[in-house]
Amino acid sequence: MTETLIAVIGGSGIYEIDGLEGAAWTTVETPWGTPSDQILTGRLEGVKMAFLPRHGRGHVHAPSDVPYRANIDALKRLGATDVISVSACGSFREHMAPGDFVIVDQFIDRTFARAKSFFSSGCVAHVALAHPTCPRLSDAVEAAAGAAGINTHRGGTYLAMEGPQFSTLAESKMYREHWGADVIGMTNMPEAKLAREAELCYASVAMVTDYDSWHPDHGEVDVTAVIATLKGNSEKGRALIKGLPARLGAERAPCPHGCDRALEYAIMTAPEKRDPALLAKLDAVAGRVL
Ligand SMILES: CSC[C@H]1O[C@H](OP(=O)(O)O)[C@H](O)[C@@H]1O
Ligand SMILES: Nc1ncnc2[nH]cnc12
Repeated sequence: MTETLIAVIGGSGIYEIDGLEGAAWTTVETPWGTPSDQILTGRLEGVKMAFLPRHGRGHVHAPSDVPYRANIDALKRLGATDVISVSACGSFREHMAPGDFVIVDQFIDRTFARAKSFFSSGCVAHVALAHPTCPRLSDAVEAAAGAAGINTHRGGTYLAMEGPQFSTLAESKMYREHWGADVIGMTNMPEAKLAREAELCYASVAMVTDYDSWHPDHGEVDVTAVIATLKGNSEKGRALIKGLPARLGAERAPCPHGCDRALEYAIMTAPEKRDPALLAKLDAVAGRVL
């Protein structure tokens, strides 16, 4: 058994969480640079927790510039076992309405201006990503959301766009009608890929703030409307987070879906050909197998 540490990455409009016992903002440096902000650590019902605001307090990092690798490395370095991403998103489905939460289970990665892997020449690795989120962690999130009375949809495909501009009408219709995406945002990729490489269980809660631009009865998306909906949702998000420790417990068995062993057979580069400088940077992420 391993001690559980539940890490929450808060998205737009969520820059801190309350109620942690022994709460302290902690500075964590990583070989991949400085994370988005300090990390709030503490305990909820005796279970270790960490909270990282993805855009930093005061929303200083644009989606393309979020230090995704530093964030995931820092959480791993702190001992995180589980990462719950909380994000704002637009909806492509009438029944996924503003105010609803979608527990995402698939992604389409349309981002192109971000570093997407901890691995590269000198230590090449290919992890499986067919199922990019952890069903066990998503079960806990679904149960906590249900207990908090949140209108929740289990499963959905999140299209990650580069941004920072919102989509054109043609893009919005293409993603919805031809690509089968359910929601859209700018941050869950490469975050989910990096969490898998770091052998962390990852679940994503996308809070619907708007209908993007496809819906004939709704105007095009703008940030004021997004923030207004998010403010209404923040209580619900907090209630969901408070329900997680009881459902995940202070100790965890190995992940039945193998998230915590994702690197077991992933590294291709022969031991004698590996780059020592890159291996040093991979100490937290891949130390278990190196
Ligand atoms: C404020 S609207 C656009 C912005 O909000 C979302 O951020 P996050 O995923 O961190 O909640 C979206 O991805 C964009 O970055
Ligand atoms: N419509 C939208 N597109 C991209 N990111 C979003 N975040 C919130 N709403 C969004």
